[in-house]
Amino acid sequence: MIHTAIESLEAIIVDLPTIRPHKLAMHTMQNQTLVILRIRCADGIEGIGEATTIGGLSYGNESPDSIKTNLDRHFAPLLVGQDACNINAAMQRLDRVIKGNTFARSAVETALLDAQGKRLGLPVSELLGGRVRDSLEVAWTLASGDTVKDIAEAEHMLEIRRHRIFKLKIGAGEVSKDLAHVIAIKKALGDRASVRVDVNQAWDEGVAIRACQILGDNGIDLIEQPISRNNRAGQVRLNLRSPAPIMADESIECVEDAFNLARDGAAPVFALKIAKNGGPRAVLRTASIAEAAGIGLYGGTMLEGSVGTLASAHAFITLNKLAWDTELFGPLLLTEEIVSNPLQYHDFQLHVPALPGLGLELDEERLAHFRRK
Ligand SMILES: O=C(O)C[C@H]1C=CC(=O)O1
Ligand SMILES: [Mn+2]
Repeated sequence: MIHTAIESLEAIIVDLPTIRPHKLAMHTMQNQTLVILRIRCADGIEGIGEATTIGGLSYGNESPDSIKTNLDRHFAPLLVGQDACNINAAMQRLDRVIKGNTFARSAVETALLDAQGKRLGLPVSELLGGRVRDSLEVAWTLASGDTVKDIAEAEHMLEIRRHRIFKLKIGAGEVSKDLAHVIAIKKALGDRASVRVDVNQAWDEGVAIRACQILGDNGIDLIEQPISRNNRAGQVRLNLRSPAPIMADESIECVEDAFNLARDGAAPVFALKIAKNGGPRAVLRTASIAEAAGIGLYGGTMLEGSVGTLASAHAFITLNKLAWDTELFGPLLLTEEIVSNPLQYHDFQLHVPALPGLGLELDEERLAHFRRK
């Protein structure tokens, strides 16, 4: 029985400027490219989703262009005419025909949840079983590439009470310079902040063994993805030696990766990302695996704009415990908005609206202005 059919999918590439260059081990972002998905339904309701990557194909297997092509050519024909109200049936139909493509899948799952929430008058968090909090603590990434600038940026964030957890992007430079950069920032901030690093797979195991020891000895709270996702045995060995906990990020490209990492004992903390699991419901499956294995949770981001950020937040506020908080600051890295009601950040937290669906409206004029022609 079809309640209301999916009528169309529209994938829109949007290019937005960033407040400053954002330097990661594998790429320096000068701007950000979002893929916004609109799913229109026969009852007149529209759901919005987002699939956003970092630096084209430099981070993972999908790019904005591949996501749009795959949504247009492969996802849309499978979904048009299907029941928009039955999200299980729609996602299982995709599972039968499409491998991988978790970013595109996440946009679809998000848009269907947004539409269903608007239809029923319920926030997405309530469709996911119910929120247990209304806000989430949010970390900020210091990635200007300059120690003095990073310290000034952190001081400003503490002062305006927006962030007190800082993640430093390292791995691009010489290891000794990177370590000196991190130690200088931790010294400047002291106990006023939690300082963590993200190496984005840049080190080999030998380097990582030494560097993790130094980071742990200097008060760094968490070390994210120090070595390649492909070196699983190395991750297990490193995990046994590092004095500071290791977080798996790139290692998780799907829910099954999360299971295998948990089974192997490869990391005591998982970064949860809707895009890398296939949506807000899919990421909760990874969270369940972690919870069953005693692994700590962190609410991660692919530096999405407001749509993807809020979709992540609706999933994360349903969790019992986020021991390492979140990094849902994506919209704050952008100088422009494409929604008419920007996200609310204050007192170190992102506040999640209790409005139907995601609780966002697209600003049509701004979307028209920033969409790729
Ligand atoms: O975690 C990543 O690797 C990607 C992203 C998240 C925060 C940030 O600054 O970059
Ligand atoms: Mn990361």
